[in-house]
Amino acid sequence: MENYKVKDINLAEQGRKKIDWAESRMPVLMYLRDKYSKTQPLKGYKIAGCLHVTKETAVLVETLRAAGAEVAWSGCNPLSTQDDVAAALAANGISIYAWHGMNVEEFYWAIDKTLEIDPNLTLDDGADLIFTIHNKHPEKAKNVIGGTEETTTGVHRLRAMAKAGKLLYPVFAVNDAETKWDFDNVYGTGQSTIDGILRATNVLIAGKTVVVAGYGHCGKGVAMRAKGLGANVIVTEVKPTAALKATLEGFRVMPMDEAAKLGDIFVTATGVKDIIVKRHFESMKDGAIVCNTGHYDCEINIPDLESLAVDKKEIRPNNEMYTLKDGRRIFLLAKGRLVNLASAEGHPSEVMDMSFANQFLAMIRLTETGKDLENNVYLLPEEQDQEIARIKLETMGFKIDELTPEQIEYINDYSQGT
Ligand SMILES: Nc1nccc2c1ncn2C[C@@H](O)[C@@H](O)C(=O)O
Repeated sequence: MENYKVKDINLAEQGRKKIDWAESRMPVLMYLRDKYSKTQPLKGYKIAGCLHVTKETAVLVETLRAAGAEVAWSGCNPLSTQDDVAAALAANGISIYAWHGMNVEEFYWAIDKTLEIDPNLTLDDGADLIFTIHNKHPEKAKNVIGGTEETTTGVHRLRAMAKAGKLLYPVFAVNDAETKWDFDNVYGTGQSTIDGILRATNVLIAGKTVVVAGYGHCGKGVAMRAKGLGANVIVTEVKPTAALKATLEGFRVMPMDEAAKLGDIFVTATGVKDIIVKRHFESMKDGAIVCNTGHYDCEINIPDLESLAVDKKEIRPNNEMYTLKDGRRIFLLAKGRLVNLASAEGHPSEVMDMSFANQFLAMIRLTETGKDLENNVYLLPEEQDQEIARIKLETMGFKIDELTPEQIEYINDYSQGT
């Protein structure tokens, strides 16, 4: 009986090429793999992971294994698994249960399969694995030293659990590491969301009115890249400081009720449900394109869209044309799920390199200090960010200045004047 379930194991060779390509663009993780394959700090540890199965994730998985860990993996979104990458991991002996287009039952079956290794460590993107342990297999939590969480939405869920005293083991908020959120969320989401839109539509962005819902790190990146391609960007927000920042960047800011009438392309990046609902669809222009780049598919209210449509058909891969009663057409991308991973390949390897360096080092940190931590959500130390950024700069051939002893003394002796 194989210890994996993938779409087609014969895709392994094609997937391996993708992983080889990603390795060439992830120098930090490859440096860490070389360093820790010698010392094997994860030997004897069992990691269950639930994170989008992409070529970049494959580099992380094989780095964890190179450091000695036993690894079992599932995808964290039914539409984000790259089947050839999953096949390559399976062919390389990884216990992986993931394929593109899983239904909800299969999605949770896969998570349960990864838990059969009785993990000591968990690695999550969206907290579905941690939630499954807490809600369905609480007895397995006693073996778990700790876990990590990759994304904003997941960290929010876990902080709420910790606050309610429900967290059964400590978790590092990898998302909150500067070398994750200020690179992956901004530059990664900015580029990969546009990539997803282009692969599903091939429309001209220049001159289009692009409505970005949410001006957090992700929305900021999407707005920046849409502007760079010549779009007229409108931002919608609920947080005054975020909206103010958007106006200072030159973006128009208005409520979605007004933006719905103007937009050609809509991108939700809020982490909140019901951002685009029935009344918005009713006022949209014919041909409006709607997509989401948030972790869950709750931001666009698809039942509302379905209720208004008299016809629906897939007009391109990841692109469904909904025809409304008055003949207007609305195009929904990737069924409202995260368009960057479902319709493209997710963030580029270069930014995932640092996100996953944080994941990798967090796993090692948990083996060293996890048993001393309370059942809470923790930030990774600042020095880890600086070390990851230092290695990244070095691999990019950049050198930077260093403070002299006198400058350090000046900084530390705040009493000194000018
Ligand atoms: N190429 C990629 N591989 C794996 C995961 C990827 C990804 N691009 C985005 N995410 C999503 C998340 O890792 C993270 O960016 C988030 O969800 O916050």
